[in-house]
Amino acid sequence: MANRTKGRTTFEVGADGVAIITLINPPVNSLSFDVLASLKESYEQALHRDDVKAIVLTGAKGKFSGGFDISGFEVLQGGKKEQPTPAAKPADILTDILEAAKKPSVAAIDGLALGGGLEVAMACHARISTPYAQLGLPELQLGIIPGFGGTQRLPRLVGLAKSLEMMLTSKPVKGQEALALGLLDAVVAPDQIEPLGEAREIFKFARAQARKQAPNLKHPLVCIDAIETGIVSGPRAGLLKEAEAFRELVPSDTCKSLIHVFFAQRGTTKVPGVTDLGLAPRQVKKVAVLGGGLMGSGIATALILSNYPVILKEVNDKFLQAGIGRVRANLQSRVKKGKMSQEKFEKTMSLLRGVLDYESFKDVDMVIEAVIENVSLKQQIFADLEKYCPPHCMLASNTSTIDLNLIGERTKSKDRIVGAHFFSPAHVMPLLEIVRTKQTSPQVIVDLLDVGKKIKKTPVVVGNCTGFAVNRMFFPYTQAAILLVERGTDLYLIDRAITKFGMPMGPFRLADLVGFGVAIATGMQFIENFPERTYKSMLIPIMQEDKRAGETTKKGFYLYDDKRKASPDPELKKYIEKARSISGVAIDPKFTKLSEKDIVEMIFFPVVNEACRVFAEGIAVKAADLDIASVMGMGFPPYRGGIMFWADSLGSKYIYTRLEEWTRLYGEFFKPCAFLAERASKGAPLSAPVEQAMSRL
Ligand SMILES: C[C@H](O)CC(=O)SCCNC(=O)CCNC(=O)[C@H](O)C(C)(C)COP(=O)(O)OP(=O)(O)OC[C@H]1O[C@@H](n2cnc3c(N)ncnc32)[C@H](O)[C@@H]1OP(=O)(O)O
Repeated sequence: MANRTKGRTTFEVGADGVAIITLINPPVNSLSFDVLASLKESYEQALHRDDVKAIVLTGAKGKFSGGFDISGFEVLQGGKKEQPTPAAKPADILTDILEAAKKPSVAAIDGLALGGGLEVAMACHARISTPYAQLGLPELQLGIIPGFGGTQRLPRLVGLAKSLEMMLTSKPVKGQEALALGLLDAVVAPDQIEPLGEAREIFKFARAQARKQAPNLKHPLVCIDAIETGIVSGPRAGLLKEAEAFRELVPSDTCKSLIHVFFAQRGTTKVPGVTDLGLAPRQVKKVAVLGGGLMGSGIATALILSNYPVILKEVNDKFLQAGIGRVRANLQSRVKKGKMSQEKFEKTMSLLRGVLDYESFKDVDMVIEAVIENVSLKQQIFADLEKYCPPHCMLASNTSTIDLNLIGERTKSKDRIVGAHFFSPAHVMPLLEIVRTKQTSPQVIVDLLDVGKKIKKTPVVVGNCTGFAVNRMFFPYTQAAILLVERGTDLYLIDRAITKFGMPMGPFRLADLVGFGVAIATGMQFIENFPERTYKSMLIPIMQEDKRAGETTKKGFYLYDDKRKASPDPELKKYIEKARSISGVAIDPKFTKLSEKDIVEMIFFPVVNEACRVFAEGIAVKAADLDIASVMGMGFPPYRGGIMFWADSLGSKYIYTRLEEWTRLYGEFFKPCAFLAERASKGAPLSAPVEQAMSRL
């Protein structure tokens, strides 16, 4: 809310009669209500003054504008629907003052023109931009549609198909491409848009795509409707339709959730007691990665993609060549998809150097260890690292389960030992769990946060425990699904219900993808550490014994063809029956008739319960970090705001009551934790801050 009364424009007139209006609202010159009001005033002044012949609109400090001030949405969301909201006015300012101006105006764009920023530029009579400026309408990512005329002006500038693509994917274009598209040229007359018959086909296709890609979301379809109205009934009707739809979407749950995710994502890099100490990140010039397996090669790929020179160390030449081969394959897949030129490929690969010893570790600034999960091996490695690396070097481990204190036991460098937990495939998955122990120095965390940002990951800082945040939340997810199956729920129905809820895949399809070997190994860690709340089933081990270990063996919970297409397997029944008899449970008719809502709740409430424990223990600093961890690490639908935000939308009391009931009926696996019980008894949200005293960090 701090930005609400912030920002302004400046107005200067040169001797040449050109008025320069500059948008100022750091850091991205977002369009707060104040900026918009000031823009109106400056424009009116320019139109009024005889000495002004033309207007140039630009943004301060090399950025045109990042769009409407997102923190201002809260005002609109709180406002009553019948009242004219301030958002209706800016759209009118753009149409009635900027676009209708009798004096020529040019938007001079540098850096970025996104959302409302680009919409303001499109209301000017012409646009010029630097080649690398980013121009786009990413509003759909926030659960809304462009609301300042974007649905009307963009199709007229770049054509229907491209404008639909830009809006529906939220992807910006760079200056060069924008020029080729006509976005940076004079406005194309409406009659140059596709003929109506052709347009209808394009709309039909766009609607089908939107329904397929985001079946739970309404606003992409609403966006297409607004564009269509403008094409069919003219720009005025289109603008009215857009304004009406925009007003309706702003207070929606989807918009609230996505705005929460926007700020939560930026909030992960604000860690009390760490990032508020005024520490500047030290420069990391060279990184070493230990282990060229799946994780190590993925991490090395992510690093060289962001221009970090990397030394990849393996134990013998065969493994080293295999590791380098994996990195090469990761990059080659980009070349094949047309996302990387051959020249860039060669240049990127040249940043990687394979080694078999620690000789070249004397000038590395950071090491990431990614060898197999073996405690004594890791202890030896960290003892060696202490010997060979310079004293300032960060020593990170990619372990997903082992206690970092144990890993560093044989060193005197505990203050620079940190966890850098990537998710597979490491060069693709957006999350990075930064794991700190009580000894990890704030400087090391600040450094790793900076590297994380540079390699385009969203870092979440968590405390040291088995499974950290993401794997702890995943643990009850799979277990609950197995519990349901043993009691009679159809396995494929579970995957369907969970996918419909918005997860990229259901728990069984995911187990197949990850592989049963990994599932069993992590499962063992949890049984050891949290026996009281583990649902012990033999289903996965029995299947693995029978050489069904997931997608790599072409058989798991599904059967896979050569194109990786999954199909149900009737044979599964026999494994389920066997597991059921080992667990000593019988089919419960209630479980064969569970509604999709019940399935979702029985699987996700245990996840919420575990998230509450992670939060209460201080493993996560804020509930919003768990929202981001669930969205980026588990694939939880962002339009539901993340696990804790979603839980709060249902209410702590409701979740507690259901978990209590299931505990009575089906056992300790569902038992609500003390934190959840306390919040429920007070009717308090789960995401409210935990008392400092309770935090372990
Ligand atoms: C009516 C209209 O159609 C509706 C709209 O315009 S909706 C808004 C559309 N615009 C957007 O969605 C753009 C959102 N912003 C972004 O994608 C990115 O911030 C960016 C590409 C502009 C810059 O990225 P980057 O340089 O990595 O910086 P980033 O950390 O994301 O942002 C810097 C700061 O600006 C803030 N910020 C960015 N865009 C903002 C916006 N539109 N409103 C308010 N704050 C914004 C961020 O919250 C962050 O604040 P913090 O430093 O306090 O955490």
